[in-house]
Amino acid sequence: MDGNRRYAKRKLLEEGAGHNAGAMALLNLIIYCYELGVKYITAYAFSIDNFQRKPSEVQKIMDLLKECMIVLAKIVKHHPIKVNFAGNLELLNAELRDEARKLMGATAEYSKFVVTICVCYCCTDDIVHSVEESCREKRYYHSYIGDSHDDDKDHDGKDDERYMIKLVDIEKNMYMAVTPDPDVLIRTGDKHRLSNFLQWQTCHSLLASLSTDWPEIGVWHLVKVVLDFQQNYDYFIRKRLQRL
Ligand SMILES: CC(C)=CCC/C(C)=C/CC/C(C)=C/COP(=O)(O)OP(=O)(O)O
Repeated sequence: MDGNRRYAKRKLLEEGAGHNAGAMALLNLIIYCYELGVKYITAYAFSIDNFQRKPSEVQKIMDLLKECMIVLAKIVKHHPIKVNFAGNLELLNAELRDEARKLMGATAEYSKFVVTICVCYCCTDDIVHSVEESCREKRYYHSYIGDSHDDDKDHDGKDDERYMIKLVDIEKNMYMAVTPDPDVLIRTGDKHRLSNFLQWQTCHSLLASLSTDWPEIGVWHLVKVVLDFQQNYDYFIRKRLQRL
């Protein structure tokens, strides 16, 4: 969601007004996606690197996150929307973390439309977290079966499968396991890089870079990207099926 500050500067507004407009744009886009029948939407709201921004700006984005949670909590009372917050939630303050968990708990049973908001997220951090979790699981498994694990070879001298970390382990333990890999990744603000967002999950996704600043994204930008995706539908579906 790039271009909030540039939008504010262009409109001669203070910086925070750009983030306000960005939050409104996100809520509107969620509604467009719901109406259009998109099943999953994932937004990069706050990266771990964003903690390096000035404290007043970080506070502003955290305040907006809280407001978005309040709005979403009202919306989910009338619409079956599952809301996930993906990332290292331990880095959030306790109040926001509790609110995030409450909203996730309250919507956990829904599946028709899934909104995932990435906060305190970086893909490299997710990979490290997932590998650590996978190692923990394997260690737990080996102590659970009472195996001394003195050597992790089986009787034939091959590596014991039970202790090996596989692709499925890593993918299962990622924060992003809450939602499927995206068909399309949209970046606004005329930037053409991923900036540590979903690089594991986007190897077969359509990457769309829009020159529009995030607060000005509208339903027609979304429709155009969906049409581009549909032109290459066979490729994406073939790749998706190969991964199943
Ligand atoms: C759910 C939630 C917290 C929504 C809040 C609003 C929102 C869209 C926040 C994203 C924050 C962010 C780092 C935007 C990038 O634009 P930028 O600030 O890097 O702008 P620039 O590219 O013009 O510098």
